[in-house]
Formats: sequence, structure tokens, C-alpha cells
Amino acid sequence: MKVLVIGAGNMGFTYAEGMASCPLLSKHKLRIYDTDPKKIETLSQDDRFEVYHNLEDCLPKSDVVFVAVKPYHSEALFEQMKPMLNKEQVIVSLMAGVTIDTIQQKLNAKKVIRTMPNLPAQVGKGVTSYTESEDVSKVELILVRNLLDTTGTSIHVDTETFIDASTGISGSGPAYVFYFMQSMLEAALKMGFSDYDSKVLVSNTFEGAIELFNQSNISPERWINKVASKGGTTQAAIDSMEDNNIKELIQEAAYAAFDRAVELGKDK
Ligand SMILES: NC(=O)C1=CN([C@@H]2O[C@H](COP(=O)(O)OP(=O)(O)OC[C@H]3O[C@@H](n4cnc5c(N)ncnc54)[C@H](OP(=O)(O)O)[C@@H]3O)[C@@H](O)[C@H]2O)C=CC1
Ligand SMILES: O=C(O)[C@@H]1CCC=N1
Repeated sequence: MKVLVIGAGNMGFTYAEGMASCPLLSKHKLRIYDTDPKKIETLSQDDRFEVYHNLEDCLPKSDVVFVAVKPYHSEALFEQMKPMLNKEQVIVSLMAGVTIDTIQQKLNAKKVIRTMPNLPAQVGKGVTSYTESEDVSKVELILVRNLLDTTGTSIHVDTETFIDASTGISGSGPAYVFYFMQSMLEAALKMGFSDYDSKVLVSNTFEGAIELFNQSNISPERWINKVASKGGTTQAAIDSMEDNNIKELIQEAAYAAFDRAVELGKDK
């Protein structure tokens, strides 16, 4: 099977790296196409990939085509791709917002899988949600799922609304976690810790809390209760967060990303 990734940026390159060693590719190397000459040059030194700077040379004979450009680059790319495609090729979009209907229309394609990946895929801890158009067969879907799973785990969703919703939770989510980390780092620095000590305190706190959560069946709410003593320090912090409606504000932020994903789909 020949797999092509279009757009070798944060997401495209991450998925290309994950998929490069997938046994499903058998003897074929993972194909990558990008328009940035610098990326082409760097990638050409990497013998895991077959690197292309002309779409004509790679697209027509690829079986599965991952599209990982920014949504605002998709229109121009689709125009270029359309005459080179056949109806048996499976198009897998990693782009936020862009709908299956738009992709089918702009490419005159039938088999489209829309996904929402996330950046922890870079360390094999990604989560990708995906859904498909009617013409994608069960076998093709399993095959693509196996490719997606080379970067972590995946969940199948029934409608594209859940793809937009997962953009608000897991797609953009790593940035919310980094935002929280940045806030705690800044607090630690203000309290007088060195850069190094602040980083150790914050990163181990996150890592430890996530490990506790993952190794148990206990909700975050119950874990909070295990940390907080009555009238103690944690309760003072949680009360401050509750007084400032932090939970509602985080939910509002997740909905803002969800809404923006829907809006991006309408822009196309
Ligand atoms: N970053 C993230 O955490 C996530 C991103 N996504 C989605 O992934 C997609 C890619 O995002 P990201 O990887 O961050 O973006 P990047 O800008 O890092 O990567 C996109 C790459 O595609 C190249 N490119 C632009 N136009 C074309 C074209 N016509 N043909 C081939 N290559 C082209 C870009 O080149 P140049 O730099 O020269 O423009 C760049 O190398 C987006 O649609 C985004 O919504 C989804 C979930 C998470
Ligand atoms: O910010 C964005 O639009 C993309 C989609 C999810 C994460 N990054």
C-alpha cells in the first residue's frame, strides 16, 4: 500500500514519522509532499521517506492520501489535486473544520475520512477522533485506523459534530494544559524558585497527577478531595478557583474552540 502525506508540518510530519514504520506499508516507503523547499531538503536526507516536490509524481499512484495543510491552504491544494485523483483513493483529512462534504465536492472524491489529531502524537501519546463518508469500506476504515494508531490511540465517532467537538477537547486541548502549566511556572518563579526548580516542581506535579488518574478508576473530583484537607491549603486554592469560576471559563474556552471548528467549516 502506498501512503502519501501532503504537508510536512507539525501534524503531517508527526503522522508521517509514526506511520513510516507501519508494517501495512510493506515494502513501500512513506511518501511526503510539501511546498516548502527547506522542508523538502531536510526530509530528503531521511531515508524513512520518499520525498516529493511535485504532486504529479506522487498523488496519482497513492492509495491513501493524508491532507495536513492549514485549512486556509486547502482550497488551492484541492484545485491542484482534483484532476489527479481517482475514486478508489482514500483521502484522510487532519484539518480542523473542513467538512467531508466540502472535501468530496472540491476533490470530486468519494472516500473521505475526517480526523482530529493532537500534538502528543509526536511522542506516541496522541489521540485521534475519526469518522468517514458512506463509501469508505470497513476494511479501508480499519486500515486507516491502524495507521492513525501508530501515533497513539484513536476513537471512532459517528458524526462530524463530534470531530468539531473533539477539536475543542483533545485537538486544541494540549494548549490548555500548557496554559495551566505556564501559569503555575510563573507562580513558582514569582515565589522565588529558579527556572530549573520551577520546571521540576511543575512538570512532576502534572506527570504524577496524570499517572494517579490513569492508574485508578477515581474521578478528578475525588482525587481533589484526597489532596485537600478540611480548612487546609488546597481548599484555599480550590475556593479561589471556584470564586473565579475557573471551571466555567475553561468549559467556555473548549466551546470557543468547538465553535471555531464549525465556523472554519463554513468558511470553505
Ligand atoms: N498543530 C496542531 O496541534 C494540530 C493541527 N491540526 C490540523 O493540522 C493541519 C496542519 O497543521 P500544522 O501541522 O500545525 O501546520 P504546519 O503549518 O506546521 O504544516 C503545514 C505544512 O503544509 C505545507 N503546505 C502549505 N500549503 C501546501 C500545499 N499546497 N501543498 C503541500 N504542502 C503545503 C506548509 O508549508 P509552509 O510552511 O511553507 O506554508 C507546512 O509545511 C491544520 O489543518 C490543523 O487544523 C489538527 C490538530 C492539531
Ligand atoms: O488551532 C488549530 O486550529 C488547530 C486545530 C486543533 C489544534 N490546532
